[in-house]
Amino acid sequence: MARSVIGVIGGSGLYDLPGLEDAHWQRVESPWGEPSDELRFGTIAGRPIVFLPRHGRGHRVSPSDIDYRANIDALKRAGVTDIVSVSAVGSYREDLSPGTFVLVDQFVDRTVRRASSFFGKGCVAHVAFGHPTSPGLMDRLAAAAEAEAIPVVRGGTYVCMEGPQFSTLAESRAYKAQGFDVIGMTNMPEAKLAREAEIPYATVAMVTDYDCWHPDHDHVDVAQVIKVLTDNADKARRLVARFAADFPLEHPPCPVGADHALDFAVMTAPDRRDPALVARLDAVAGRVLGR
Ligand SMILES: CSC[C@H]1O[C@H](OP(=O)(O)O)[C@H](O)[C@@H]1O
Ligand SMILES: Nc1ncnc2[nH]cnc12
Repeated sequence: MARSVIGVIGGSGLYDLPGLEDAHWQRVESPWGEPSDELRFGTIAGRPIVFLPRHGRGHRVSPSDIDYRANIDALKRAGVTDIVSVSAVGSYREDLSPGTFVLVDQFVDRTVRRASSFFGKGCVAHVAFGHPTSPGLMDRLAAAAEAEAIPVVRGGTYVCMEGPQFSTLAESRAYKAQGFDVIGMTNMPEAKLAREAEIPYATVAMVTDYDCWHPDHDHVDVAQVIKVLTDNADKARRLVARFAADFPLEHPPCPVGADHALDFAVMTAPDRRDPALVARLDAVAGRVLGR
C-alpha cells in the first residue's frame, strides 16, 4: 500500500496554506507544459501535503489558460495520491446561499477550448467517469467539516463553463432549469485528468454568489465574490487542515476505483503505441504502460 500524499489545489482566494509545516516552494517540471506555479511541499500532523494555487500566486492564470495537464502531471510526479480541490462557485439554488460549502459529486463539462485528456493519437484510453469524485474523500471531508463545526452540503452538480465572462441571464436560467446546482470555470478538465492520472479527486465548492438568475440579486461581480471568499477562506483552510491531519498514513483504496482507473482503459496495442507519447505518459500511466 502506498504512503498517502495529499494534493490540495487552491482556487480563487486560496494561494497558500498557512498551516503547512516545514514548507517550501519547489518547481516541478512537466512534459505537458507549465504548471500554474511552483508546488508548495510541507506537512500537516506529519502527513505530506503538496499545495498548488490553481491560478498561480497573485492570480495570474485565467481558467482557460491554466495548463490542467501540467498541473495534474506535476502533482502526480510529486507523489500525490489524493486530491482535494477548493473552488469558488455561483449557486443555482436558493438554499445554497453565499458562504455555503458544497461537496459536489457530479460535473457537467461545458468547456470548449481546453486539452482534456493525456491520451490521444498513438495511445488511446477511455477511463470510467460515472462517479467523477471519490466518495471516500467526501466522507472524510464531511467528517472534517463536522469536527470543525463548518456546515457543508453533501452532493451537487457543478457545471463548468469556459468563461472568463460570467453567464448571461439566459444561460443562467437554462443551467438552473437543467437542475445544475453550482457553476464554476475550473473543475473541468481538472477532474477528468485526475481520473486519468489515477488520483481520487473531490471538490469543496464555496458558494460566492447566486450567478445572475436570482431576482433579488444583481449580476455577479468580482468584488462581491472576493468579499465572500475573504470571509470564508479561513474556514476553507481549517477544513483542509483537519482533513489532512485525520487522513490515514497509507492511501485508502478509492471506493469507485479512481486509483486503478487505467486497469482496463488503454486500447492501443503495445506495438502500435507512439513512443513519444508513451514517454510523456511516464508519470500518469507508467503503472500500466510499463515505464
Ligand atoms: C473570482 S470568481 C471566478 C473564478 O473563481 C473560480 O475559480 P476557482 O475554481 O479556481 O476558485 C471560477 O471557476 C473562476 O475561475
Ligand atoms: N457565478 C459564477 N459563474 C462562474 N464561475 C464562478 N465562480 C464564482 N462564481 C461564479
